Amino acid sequence: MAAGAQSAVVLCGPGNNGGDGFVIARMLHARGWQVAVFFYGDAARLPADAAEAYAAWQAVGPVHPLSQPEPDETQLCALADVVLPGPTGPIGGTMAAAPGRLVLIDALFGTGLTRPLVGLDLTLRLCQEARAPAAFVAVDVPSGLCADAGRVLTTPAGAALCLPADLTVSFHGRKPGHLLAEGPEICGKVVVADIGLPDDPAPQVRPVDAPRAADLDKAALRGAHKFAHGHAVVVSGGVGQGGASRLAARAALRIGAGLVTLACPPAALIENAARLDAIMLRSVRDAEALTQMLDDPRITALCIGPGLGLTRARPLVAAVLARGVPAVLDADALSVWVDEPAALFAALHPGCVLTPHLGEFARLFPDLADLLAAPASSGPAFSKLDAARAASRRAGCVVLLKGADTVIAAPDGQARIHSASGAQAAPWLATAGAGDVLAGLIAGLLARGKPPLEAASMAVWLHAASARAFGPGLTADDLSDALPGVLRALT
Ligand SMILES: NC(=O)C1=CN([C@@H]2O[C@H](COP(=O)(O)OP(=O)(O)OC[C@H]3O[C@@H](n4cnc5c(N)ncnc54)[C@H](OP(=O)(O)O)[C@@H]3O)[C@@H](O)[C@H]2O)[C@@H](O)CC1
Ligand SMILES: Nc1ncnc2c1ncn2[C@@H]1O[C@H](COP(=O)(O)OP(=O)(O)O)[C@@H](O)[C@H]1O
Repeated sequence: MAAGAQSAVVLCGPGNNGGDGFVIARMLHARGWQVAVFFYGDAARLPADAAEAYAAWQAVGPVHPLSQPEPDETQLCALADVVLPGPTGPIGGTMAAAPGRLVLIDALFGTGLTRPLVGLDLTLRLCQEARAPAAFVAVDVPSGLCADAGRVLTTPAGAALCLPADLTVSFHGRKPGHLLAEGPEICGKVVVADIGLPDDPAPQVRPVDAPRAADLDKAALRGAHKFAHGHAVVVSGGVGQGGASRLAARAALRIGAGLVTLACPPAALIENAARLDAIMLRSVRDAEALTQMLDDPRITALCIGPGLGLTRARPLVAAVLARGVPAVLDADALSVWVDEPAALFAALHPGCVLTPHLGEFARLFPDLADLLAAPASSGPAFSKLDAARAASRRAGCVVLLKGADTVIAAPDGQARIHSASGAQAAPWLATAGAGDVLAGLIAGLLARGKPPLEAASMAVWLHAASARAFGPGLTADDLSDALPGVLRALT
């Protein structure tokens, strides 16, 4: 971007984000760029560092005011002179003479955004109509977007102003708002700049990283018996409902569980036997039979929910939870508790992973879903991260809240965010059964002994990577077949 650009308009705000803008203006000027600086704020009230940067810029060039709460017509004309095609005024004249493409730098508001943008409609509209091919660079976070939630703050009338960026340069690390909700789309490409702050060795919230090959390689237990890699049991539904649980079972086996057994009602045995080879089958008539089956100490993880059906779900879920081994609860195993989520929470244990999509989440945590659905009117806004963390505390186990942005939260506050956006986008996952495969992957990793937060995080990454590896035309059946290639490519 910098290679072809030699003129910049820097919009500076009233806080430290604006301070960064003044510094950027000075640095670009020192490199010979033509720079015009516009300031929305009151210089007398700038924080100390920003005031210093403001003064340093003043020694270099003018500051064109954009008064609060609303810039006036003269100020907007000055901005229009610079950013719109065919500039004529005094500022525009200088900028027009500058070669190269215009870069518009948004240093209005960053992490300190406390309320929706008002009075800046015309300013932002002028910028958006800026002379092509202007490039938009946001400092830390595009103005109007909440850095914690990835949501644009809205006024009570529903107005939501924001300046989307082509490039967002953040400091030290990615903020949740770069990864969640509308954040990825509004931020464009996100680059993290090191500003010399010490790394937190164990941050509570971080993006999901690619798993390490060594953590998944079966060679770590070279020569070991299949039982050393764990035995996962997937509890299935009745006749004609087994597809979802078969998807989960195949995924559990592919991710390396040593054995996988599908437990289904007697009537569904033939259907499942016709479709499964490497996966074992067990006829389980009811909860009592399931309890007996689960008595086997070699069973190391359970998965219940995909294709389960609601009619027999409660006693079967209760039997699974009573066994006390790590368990994934998905789909019907969650929805069946809509009238009585507290009964589920009382039975859950720390080895569980709940994998709701937003609809299932709303059945178990209606108050949190309402908060998430309410307009984001002040910063920091309630986020998917807040929702998953609160849910996890309430449930006493890991909660994985699905979507293109997925949050995995543990009761101790640890959380991981996976954003399937940009180069990590996996839109083909929006296909029936993809969630069942995810549940199976988690169960397989739990069976192999991974702790719940780690199993869920690894599974989410591998799930999206498998979707990308297969690409267009993906159906849920393809995910497990794409997984070996993904595993081979891990480093
Ligand atoms: N370690 C660090 O912290 C580092 C921080 N760094 C940088 O600092 C940035 C954070 O700075 P910050 O805290 O000063 O907040 P910032 O986003 O500039 O705005 C606050 C001002 O805006 C105002 N205001 C808010 N909303 C408004 C609205 N809708 N309309 C109008 N006004 C509104 C708000 O007013 P108030 O709510 O107080 O009335 C206050 O005056 C961060 O994003 C990064 O760029 C880096 O340099 C690296 C190290
Ligand atoms: N647009 C998308 N981009 C990335 N991942 C997605 C997208 N849409 C859905 N997913 C993922 O696909 C899975 C869908 O799961 P779910 O909603 O339970 O579907 P199903 O019940 O059909 O299996 C989840 O893991 C979700 O995070």
